Amino acid sequence: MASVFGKPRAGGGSQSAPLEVNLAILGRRGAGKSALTVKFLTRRFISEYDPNLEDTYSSEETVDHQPVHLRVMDTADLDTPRNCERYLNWAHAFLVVYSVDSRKSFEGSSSYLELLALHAKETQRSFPALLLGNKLDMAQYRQVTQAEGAALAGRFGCLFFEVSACLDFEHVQHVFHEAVREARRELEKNSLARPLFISEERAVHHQAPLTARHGLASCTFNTLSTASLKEMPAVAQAKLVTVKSSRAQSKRKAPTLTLLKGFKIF
Ligand SMILES: Nc1nc2c(ncn2[C@@H]2O[C@H](COP(=O)(O)OP(=O)(O)OP(=O)(O)O)[C@@H](O)[C@H]2O)c(=O)[nH]1
Repeated sequence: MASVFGKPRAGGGSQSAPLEVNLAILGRRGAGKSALTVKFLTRRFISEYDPNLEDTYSSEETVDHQPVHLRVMDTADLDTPRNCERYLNWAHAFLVVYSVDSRKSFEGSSSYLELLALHAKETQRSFPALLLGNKLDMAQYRQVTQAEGAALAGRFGCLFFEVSACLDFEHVQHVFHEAVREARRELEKNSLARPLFISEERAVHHQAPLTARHGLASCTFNTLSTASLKEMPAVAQAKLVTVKSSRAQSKRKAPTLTLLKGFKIF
């Protein structure tokens, strides 16, 4: 995986291997997923992103004095959850983002939380999710109150924050680190919750256990995926490569390093 953004690895010591955490950012188009991801990784707010691109970034973080190898998948669903298995089977924790100035995006975040709850029920595991009301700087155009956000989060038992990708970095960083803490707690609680890795690129067909039965008709699993997910057999044998979503595969012609419009990534 290309180490795209973020901080370099901390000093070349003989420390123990960092904790590995996969974090998926979910939400309707325009909620600010890319802006928050870029803010976290670069401390910068960049206003224009290609909405069709999706990729996974890695960053070396230190959370509560512990080194963490964090991977962030900035997803690019259309208006509803699609081909969800690419992140459901990959992430240890989820950030579900809506925009405080958009009721539609708030309703979209509710669908994502329902999807996660259903996934947890089906796999009999719990997946930490944080609900984020983004664009707090646009509070004068609010369509969603803070109380509504808190109530939705409460309904699904997740943490809730209001943030802005164009205000202070520390607040955004705090939220991402909270997601790492949640994931770490869950991983520690369940030592069987081993990370997934991509073994090879190969077409696989999935049945659709999460579809209409639960009213999630738009979340179709009966699609062509480019990645075959397997449980990690042992750390030493695992080969990790960049996750490529089916949507990214079909839409993306540009190489990974030109992911963000007008933004050079080294
Ligand atoms: N004012 C303000 N604008 C924001 C903020 N976050 C994102 N935006 C703007 O909202 C628009 C959508 O942001 P994106 O980060 O592309 O949203 P996204 O959720 O990644 O959307 P897709 O890529 O379409 O899935 C862009 O014009 C951003 O500049 C924010 O916190 N405040």
